[in-house]
Amino acid sequence: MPAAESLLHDPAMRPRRFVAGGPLRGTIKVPGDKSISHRAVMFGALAVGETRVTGLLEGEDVMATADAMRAMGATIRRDDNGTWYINGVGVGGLLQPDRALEMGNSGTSTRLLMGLIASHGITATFTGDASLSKRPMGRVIDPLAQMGTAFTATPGPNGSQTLPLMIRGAAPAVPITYRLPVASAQVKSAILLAGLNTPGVTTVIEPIPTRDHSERMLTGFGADLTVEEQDGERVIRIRGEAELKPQTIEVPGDPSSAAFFIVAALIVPGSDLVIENVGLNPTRAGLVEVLRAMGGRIEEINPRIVGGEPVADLRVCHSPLHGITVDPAVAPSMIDEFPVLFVAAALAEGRTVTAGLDELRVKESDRLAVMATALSSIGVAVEEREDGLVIHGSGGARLPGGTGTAVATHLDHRIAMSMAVAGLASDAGVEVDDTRPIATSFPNFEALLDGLAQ
Ligand SMILES: O=C(O)C1=C[C@@H](OP(=O)(O)O)[C@@H](O)[C@H](O)C1
Ligand SMILES: C=C(OP(=O)(O)O)C(=O)O
Repeated sequence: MPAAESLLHDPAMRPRRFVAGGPLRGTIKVPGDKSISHRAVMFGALAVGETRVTGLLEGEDVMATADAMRAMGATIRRDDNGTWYINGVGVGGLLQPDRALEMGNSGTSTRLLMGLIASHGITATFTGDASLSKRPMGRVIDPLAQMGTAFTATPGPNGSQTLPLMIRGAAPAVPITYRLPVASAQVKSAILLAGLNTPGVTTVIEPIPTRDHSERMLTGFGADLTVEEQDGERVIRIRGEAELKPQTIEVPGDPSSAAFFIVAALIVPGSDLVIENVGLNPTRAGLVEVLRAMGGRIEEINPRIVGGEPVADLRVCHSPLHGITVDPAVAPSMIDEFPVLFVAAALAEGRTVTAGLDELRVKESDRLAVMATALSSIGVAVEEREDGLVIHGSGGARLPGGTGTAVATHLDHRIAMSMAVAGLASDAGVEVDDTRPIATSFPNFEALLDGLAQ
């Protein structure tokens, strides 16, 4: 069993102070993409035959997906070289799990698996940690209920529906045409996955494009899926009762994990860092564009295709940054990178203005409120607005840092890593209250950082 799996239920907080050290120099590689890893496990578990995956992210979130797929009949194992072998049950072949599906901290596992189960004649119960149990599930329940699936969810604040929840799949489910009311790859993917085992054609209309890993990978597995541009919207159609063919998948490095080292190298003087094998799918690469617009020197070396996704090595050098107004239209292509962008903005010259970020309030934590509090506590001037933050940067001068209480991370890995990066450019350092959630997406983050500091 990989080390990451054993950390799931450790009750003790693990605080750590991150302090300024030397420049970040050398070459590193970040772990596999979390979104692609979840999908590789799920689709492999639905194919007939053996799928092989290299570069899989062995973080807690992906392990939660793997455990759930095992509970529904798939055989999933890892060899000593880190290759994963997934023997699937076939679309329509998911078994009734005999235990609750424990989703830990992972929104992606929960929402995509709700979609998968929605069109299978089985029932399942989803549970999660304190963070996941607050997150809204109505956005997935609404379309899946239209397909005939039944839900019993726990009522949350303001009429929201939350975990724990029970789902009873429909067999057969009814195909729908659904226009996404919120820009969410998780909602899009949940409906497409339900469509896999639904007779006829299920259609998702996406007014604002979001990450397209499901579309790319389902096509690779042989699903009958089309994407069309119509009046500026993406129309995605999937024909159900598909048969998926097993694949060999190489998972590229996660741009959302690379983001922490990109920003760290930009803000720590003297840094010159190469990050190898970073996924640069245009639906994910917004941060690189925004940081370049702020003056960041980020060079793409050896662009290539890995596992059907564009990838390059990134060379990042310390750069004087200046504040900008970030176009809300780029938000979906960097939705998980805003916490660390706020840290870059804190070191920039002048004001950085962000808007259109309401979705950040329903992630692992309310990332607008939590980052506003965290940055203020280390001496950054921040204004919190309803849908964004305005940050007044230090113009490259080190941040004061935190001398009082530790930054509260609220079980949010991205807050923990963002504030760790802020510590590298601070006088007094930054104390993070709990580093354990980092293992959900980037188990070797601290080891990589410590390795660079030597
Ligand atoms: O589909 C995915 O793999 C993801 C979609 C995004 O969530 P939303 O769909 O809620 O925007 C993102 O924040 C999450 O980390 C991963
Ligand atoms: C929002 C995230 O993940 P999830 O929704 O899968 O919990 C994230 O990784 O930043």
